[in-house]
Amino acid sequence: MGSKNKLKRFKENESFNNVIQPSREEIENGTFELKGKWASFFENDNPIILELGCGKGEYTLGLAKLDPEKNFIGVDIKGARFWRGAKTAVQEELNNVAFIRTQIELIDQIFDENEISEIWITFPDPQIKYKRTKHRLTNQKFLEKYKSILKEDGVVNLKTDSEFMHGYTLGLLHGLGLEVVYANHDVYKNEGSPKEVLEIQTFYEKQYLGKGKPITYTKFRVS
Ligand SMILES: C[S@@+](CC[C@H](N)C(=O)[O-])C[C@H]1O[C@@H](n2cnc3c(N)ncnc32)[C@H](O)[C@@H]1O
Repeated sequence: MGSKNKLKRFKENESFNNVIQPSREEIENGTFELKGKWASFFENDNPIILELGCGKGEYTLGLAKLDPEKNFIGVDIKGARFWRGAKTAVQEELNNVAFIRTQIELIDQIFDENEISEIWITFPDPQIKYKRTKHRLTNQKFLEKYKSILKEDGVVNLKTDSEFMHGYTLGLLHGLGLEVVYANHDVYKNEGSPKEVLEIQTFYEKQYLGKGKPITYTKFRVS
């Protein structure tokens, strides 16, 4: 995408009331106003579900349509990508959708303890090289961050084409004694995945399916 197009999207994001772009300063000084107060943003007490690394926001939108009684927030550092989801949510008047531009590493500064009911991680970069382990979204440090914002009975959903990421996550959960609620290493071949797994496909998922790659899904707890 050209830089002119990106700038146009950044500008439009600023005009959307479903897009929140906290400054690094606000986060570092602990002055980000919505932490602990997301219910006031949505004007209801409905459960809040996050999609981490949401890209264009297909899961955020798809889940929000399936479940209007819950609120959904897509998190990504790339505003020009989630612009797509934010614009569609505005056009379709989906009031249970928001997008936040931030690094996933900072989510414990953005959401309070027990504020989140569920997390979706959709087609994350598996960060296979050893040196990249710290960026892998299911490493132990990230799992601890998720635990710090999730409700006691909260779950994490991981959907990925990466057999490496699927196996790594299952191995880590086993080692940490954390519960795997459900796991499927080829969701379109082996029956049993819920409809939100089978019916919503992201931009990256469509590319991987086009190459004939199996899609995996894991649902687990972090406490
Ligand atoms: C491979 S893409 C997948 C996008 C989308 N979920 C999909 O399936 O089409 C990974 C996304 O995660 C975002 N991302 C990766 N690491 C991140 C981080 N630490 N903080 C915020 N966003 C991150 C990237 O900007 C990118 O949009």
